[in-house]
Amino acid sequence: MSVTTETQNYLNYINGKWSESESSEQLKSTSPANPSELLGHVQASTKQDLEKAVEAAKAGQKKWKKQSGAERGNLLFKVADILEKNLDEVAETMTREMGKTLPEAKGETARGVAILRYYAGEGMRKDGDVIPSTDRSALMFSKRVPLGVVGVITPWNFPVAIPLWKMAPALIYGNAVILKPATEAAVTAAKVIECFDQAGLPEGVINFVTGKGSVIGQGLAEHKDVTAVTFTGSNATGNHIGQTVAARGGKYQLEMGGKNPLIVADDCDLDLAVDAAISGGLKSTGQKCTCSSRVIVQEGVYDQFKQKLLEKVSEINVGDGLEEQTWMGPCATKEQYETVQKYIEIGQKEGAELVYGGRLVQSDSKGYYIEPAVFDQVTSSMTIAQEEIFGPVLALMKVETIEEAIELANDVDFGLSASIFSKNINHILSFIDDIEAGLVRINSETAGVELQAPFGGMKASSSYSREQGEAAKEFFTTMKTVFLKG
Ligand SMILES: NC(=O)C1=CN([C@@H]2O[C@H](COP(=O)(O)OP(=O)(O)OC[C@H]3O[C@@H](n4cnc5c(N)ncnc54)[C@H](OP(=O)(O)O)[C@@H]3O)[C@@H](O)[C@H]2O)C=CC1
Ligand SMILES: CCCCCC(=O)O
Repeated sequence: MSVTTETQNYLNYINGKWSESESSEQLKSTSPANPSELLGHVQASTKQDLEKAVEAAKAGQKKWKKQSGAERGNLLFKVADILEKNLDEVAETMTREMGKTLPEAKGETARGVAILRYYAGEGMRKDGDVIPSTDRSALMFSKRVPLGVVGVITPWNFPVAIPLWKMAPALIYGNAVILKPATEAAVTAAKVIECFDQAGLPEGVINFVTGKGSVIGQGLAEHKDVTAVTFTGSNATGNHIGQTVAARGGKYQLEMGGKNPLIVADDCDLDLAVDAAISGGLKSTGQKCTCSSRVIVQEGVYDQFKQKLLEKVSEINVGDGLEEQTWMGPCATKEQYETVQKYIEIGQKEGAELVYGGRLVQSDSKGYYIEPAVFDQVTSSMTIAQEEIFGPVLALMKVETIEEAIELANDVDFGLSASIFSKNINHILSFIDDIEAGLVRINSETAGVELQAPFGGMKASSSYSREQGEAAKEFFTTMKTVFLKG
């Protein structure tokens, strides 16, 4: 594997072979830090290319499901070793392609290695239960079985971790996979697929088809032989995919946006809360579905918290993610860059006070750089308090009581992650019970998903299924109940 910035033509991976699209057309992937830098071209695939991938996956899955979990797991261990060996190169590709700082990209790639090893081990764990029948001469047991072909549609913000936390469980439980990555992170995804190719998975078990979401993503959602589709991305796209898959009786899982609250109680360690607001809200340029975007502070410590926050935010260095001194990279795409600017304008128009940043950071490379923005005097009815911005924008909101804080925290359509900073056990227990979020974090930032624990949201953030950890089994398998008499 060699990461170069020369113009490379990255191919699809179908039935164990790298191949060009029938369209002979490509989509280009460029660097958000330097939009004139071409990372490479990926295939602008057609429905015909996708059809080939589905046929290959169906044939491959028939053999793959007959292998033992241990045999499948041994291959995933090999993929993990190869990815680990190529970690620096994959991480550098990620930083160049979507802007995440190199330390974050290395951390994410290492997380991908750990995900592969976690699910490789799943191949040796039980896949059912013996249940006593009322007929004493019978044996009754449940047995988990694969779904068949699984479509995987992923976004650009975690171009290694998200595809792997979907593909690894799909594969270990005996499914075949077709990955359609976000175009803006497709070169990074190709580097991950290269690791599967080098590990020698059987033909057709893993397939990689790049192309427009409206063509290839849509094609996966529509295809009757794609038993299940797992998606992470925007609500608009996710809900469209869910409706499309449901209409044909398929299985789907959607992980979508968030508007995650961080509650700061007047009894907490303010410095820790400030660090969490900055790390949880602004790392990855605010482009995590688990990022904090609303900071809800009890009035007794509001001014002190704001002052500490502004002092720390003003120290943030915005720049190229490859440079060591950079803390926050560019927005991942031109569209995202423009979206963030739009929301900053809306926030000011609606009466919120921009107390720090939000200005474009000029660079010779014309990168999509923007200062972190902090708004004060934000009320819950404002657009920037309700809609996911997916950028480095923090909205400060003031409350009197913790009860009011929790009510405000729940006053959005989303319900992904939520944090409270407090030492008061009653505040903590009320928060755990009453917050509407799939991830509930105490004295810790809203971001920071651990691979061995269930991950997913409530309300508009999710289709209510859970990913990661043992929870992934629920989506990527179905169940047989066997009744056996001699
Ligand atoms: N919850 C999360 O983790 C994430 C949330 N987001 C949200 O999504 C917004 C836009 O980011 P983006 O990556 O463009 O998210 P999208 O939802 O637009 O894209 C996510 C994936 O879906 C594909 N896709 C797009 N249109 C369709 C379709 N009609 N049918 C099937 N698949 C489709 C995309 O392909 P392609 O890219 O080729 O169009 C991509 O692979 C962000 O501003 C943020 O709000 C984004 C990323 C992650
Ligand atoms: C798609 C969301 C990824 C969340 C990663 C994290 O919070 O660690």
